[in-house]
Amino acid sequence: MASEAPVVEVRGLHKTFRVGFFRKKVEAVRGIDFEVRRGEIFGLLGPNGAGKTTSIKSILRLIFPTAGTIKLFGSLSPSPEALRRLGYLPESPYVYQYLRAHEFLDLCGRLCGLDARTRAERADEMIARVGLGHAVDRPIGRFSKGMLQRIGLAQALLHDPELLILDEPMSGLDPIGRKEVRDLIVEERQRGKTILFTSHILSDVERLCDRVAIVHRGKVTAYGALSQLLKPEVQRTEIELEGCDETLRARLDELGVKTSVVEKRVVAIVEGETGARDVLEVALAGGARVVGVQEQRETLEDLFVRDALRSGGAPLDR
Ligand SMILES: Nc1ncnc2c1ncn2[C@@H]1O[C@H](COP(=O)(O)OP(=O)(O)OP(=O)(O)O)[C@@H](O)[C@H]1O
Repeated sequence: MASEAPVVEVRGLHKTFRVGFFRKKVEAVRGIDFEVRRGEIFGLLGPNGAGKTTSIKSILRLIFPTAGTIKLFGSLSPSPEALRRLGYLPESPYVYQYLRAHEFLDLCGRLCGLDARTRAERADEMIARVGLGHAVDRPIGRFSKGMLQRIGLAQALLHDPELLILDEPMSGLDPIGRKEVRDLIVEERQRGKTILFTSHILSDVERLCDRVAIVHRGKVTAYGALSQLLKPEVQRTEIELEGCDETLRARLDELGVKTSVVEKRVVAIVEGETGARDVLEVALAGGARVVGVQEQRETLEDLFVRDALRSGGAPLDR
């Protein structure tokens, strides 16, 4: 259960980069606030270029913010020991190409201060956990993108950290790989760990996160539990009909209901929360058979687009 003491606390974060000969300003982050509570899965979401990685790197002290404060484990300047309590998967994991999985994890374990026995045990365990058992004889340089992501995850988990910071952990993975990573994140949470991750694969996030911050153009545009952010009411209902002839379609058309034909079945789409009952009555009276009724509520993707448009601009315009 999440407690009140935040594991990560970001307040008023700004980061401006200077690029090129004329030192042009790039305002990557323009005043971000959020906190990650102990024991939760927190999603930092946003389109490409929104400022997610810049925020993560600031939390990790890999870059210095232009303004703002960041507390990690309650401290503004965490000690190296405190920093060892976190595991980090970078967006593009940096690996030594010529090392094999065990050698690479052994090196990472040494850097974390693990003893030889623990390193060997944990490396075996993590390699099995991320599904790389078949590739232990291969240099990492020959790994596919998905395999690189898996070895990156193994190194993040190696020292059993209490906070996992994962930058696009599903990137480069096929649907099975993405599910495995989702399961792994849930398992870690069940073990009492805290997870902060970034993603723009929203279907993955929807199933995972306790709370989210949606970032757009360097600012948080939505923040909180998904149950609070997403509109609870039904947005539209899809009614699938068999035996719906042209007369009935014309009748539905008169009611302002859009229909389309999918594999000899007619799908009627009713917008809004009311109206589905009327359509069902008309369809049944017209001799059609109702094959399925699906209510659609607002998804994270809808929220994402709604937010992006509200904050001025198409979601992927940077
Ligand atoms: N070192 C840097 N120098 C100059 N500009 C940078 C630097 N790092 C990031 N930026 C710029 O800051 C903005 C935010 O980048 P950032 O990588 O944080 O976005 P992101 O949300 O992680 O995007 P993505 O999902 O594509 O990884 C972008 O416009 C990017 O070009």
